This record gives sequence, C-alpha cells and structure tokens, in this order.
Amino acid sequence: MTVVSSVSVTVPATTANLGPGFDCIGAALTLYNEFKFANHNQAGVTITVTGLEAEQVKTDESNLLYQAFVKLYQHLGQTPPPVQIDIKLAVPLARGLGSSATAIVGGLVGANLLAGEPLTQSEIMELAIAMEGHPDNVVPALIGGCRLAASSDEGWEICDVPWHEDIVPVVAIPNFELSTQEARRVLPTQVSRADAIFNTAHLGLLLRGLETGRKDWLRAALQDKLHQPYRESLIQGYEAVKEAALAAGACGMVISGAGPTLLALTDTAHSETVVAAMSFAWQQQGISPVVRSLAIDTQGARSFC
Ligand SMILES: Nc1ncnc2c1ncn2[C@@H]1O[C@H](COP(=O)(O)OP(=O)(O)OP(=O)(O)O)[C@@H](O)[C@H]1O
Ligand SMILES: N[C@@H](CCO)C(=O)O
Repeated sequence: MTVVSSVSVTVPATTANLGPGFDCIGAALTLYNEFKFANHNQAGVTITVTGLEAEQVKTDESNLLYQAFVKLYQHLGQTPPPVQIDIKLAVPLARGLGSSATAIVGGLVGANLLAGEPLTQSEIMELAIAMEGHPDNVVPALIGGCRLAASSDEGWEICDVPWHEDIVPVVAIPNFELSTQEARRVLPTQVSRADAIFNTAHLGLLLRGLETGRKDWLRAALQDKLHQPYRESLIQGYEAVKEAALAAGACGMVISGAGPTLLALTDTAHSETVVAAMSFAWQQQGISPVVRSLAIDTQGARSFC
C-alpha cells in the first residue's frame, strides 16, 4: 500500500441527458475543476476556494467535496483524517455542467488516494452514483468519454458511446442558476407509453448518430419527451436560442443536464457560427451568456501525487 500525504485531482465537467437519454447518458467535457488534498495537523477540515464563483462554495463540513471525502472513509469503516482542501473552480455552479459530480468524484478519488487506494475504480463509481442519485454525470466525470449507464442485478453496466470526431459540443452558459433539485421537482412521476417509446427510439438513433456523425440522424435524435418539455419554461430565452442555433447550422439543441446551460451539437465547419448565434440570441433576451465550443474529454478524473 502506497501512502501519500498530499494529492491533486482534476475532474472534468459533464453534460448529461443529451436530449433523449434522461438520467442514463453523459459526456465529459474539456473544462475542469482542480482539487488538492493534504494531510493536516489541525482537526477536521480546512477549505480554501479560488476561481469561478468561489465565494458561493461552502468552506465548512457541509461542503460536498468534503462530504464525498468523508463518505469514502465511512465506507472503509475508518475515521477521516484531518485534511486541508484547496479547490480551484472553472466549472460554473448549478448550471447543468456537472459541478456537483466534479465534487463527488474529486472527494472520493482524493480520499481513496490518501487512504492508500483501497477501492477500485468501479467501487468508487458505485459510491459516486449512490451519492449523486443518478449515473449520467459522475460516470463520465470519473472515467471520461461519452458513457451510457444501465442498472443490472450486479450493479451498473457502463458502456462506451463512440463520439464521431466531427461532432462539436457547444455550451451556452447563462448568468443564472437552476439547481438540479428544482429542475427535478417539475418532472412528472409517470409518463405515457407513447412518450416512453418516443425516447427509446430517439436514444437508439442518438447513439448511432453520435457514432457515425450522420447529421440527419442527429437532427432527428435530439428530441425528448421525458424532461425537456417540463423544464424549458424554467430557462428564459430557450426557444430563441434554439432557433438561432439551428439557423446557424447546428444539428440540434438540448438542455445540458438539468439546465440552464443549453447544449448544441454541430460540426467543425459550423461551430464558430453556432457559438456567435447562441450568444447573440441570449443577449437579445437580456441574458449574458458564456458560449464556448468544447471537446470530449477522454480521460476523466486524473490525479497527481
Ligand atoms: N467544487 C465544489 N465544492 C463543493 N460543493 C460543490 C462544488 N461544486 C458544486 N457543489 C455543490 O453542488 C451544487 C450544484 O449542484 P447541482 O446538482 O444543483 O448542479 P450541477 O451539478 O452544476 O448541474 P447538473 O447536475 O445539472 O449537471 C452547488 O450549489 C454546490 O452546493
Ligand atoms: N439527469 C440529471 C442530470 C442533472 O444532474 C437530470 O437531468 O436531472
């Protein structure tokens, strides 16, 4: 067992659902939070936070990253050691880009390394899914790529979803938050058979569209009946930004995770035009967005001792 006294963990942002894949598909993006853990001589936890929206993150024991750190030690039946945690944020909070998943994955991976790596990656994944409540952000945050997660009698089956190199994810991040809790509260507890069939078919088409890069399949696939119809009204300017993205050549636009970030899928030839169009459309609605074209992170959480 290798024992280290400090470790840094970098975790990517994620975009979940991709339209019809509610709660089961997500992709890691090239935007990262960084977490440093060091053994400390003062009891409990000391937390510093720098970077984007740093002032909004709690620095006491209720901090989600620290809760995940504690969870791993509880799972081992051990008392967590005193720790100094330094957080450097680049993933915006409560915007549908998996900020909570970065904290959960970062805390579990950091604790596992300080504890001498007693857990495997798939054991960490099970703990992360249990903490987050659904797999679509934490799985790609931990292992990278685009991933589909399906529950089985043994736990979770995780499968790699090939992502064609010409498909570019564009994220339009508004200057307002929408908590996942609030965006889940508006969802119905039951859906019709017609809506369930619609999503089953469109998720299948999405998987093939992502793999082949076929624009006609992606255009048809990026539709949903399970969550978006109930959430669109929570996102001011949704229709205008969608129209602008499609007019600029995007294959489609969906809500990233629980929102309010909007995700367009486009090709390399149109990505700059789509970025400009989404940005302009939201500004016209009085909203200041940050719009960026990103790539798929293929590595997931990485650590440096
Ligand atoms: N680095 C962090 N350290 C501590 N807590 C964090 C960190 N990042 C996020 N959180 C907590 O997670 C909350 C946001 O979680 P929430 O699930 O609402 O949104 P999200 O994860 O950004 O979006 P989505 O799940 O839709 O992708 C923050 O308000 C904060 O309490
Ligand atoms: N699948 C989740 C992602 C956000 O955590 C949702 O849409 O509520």
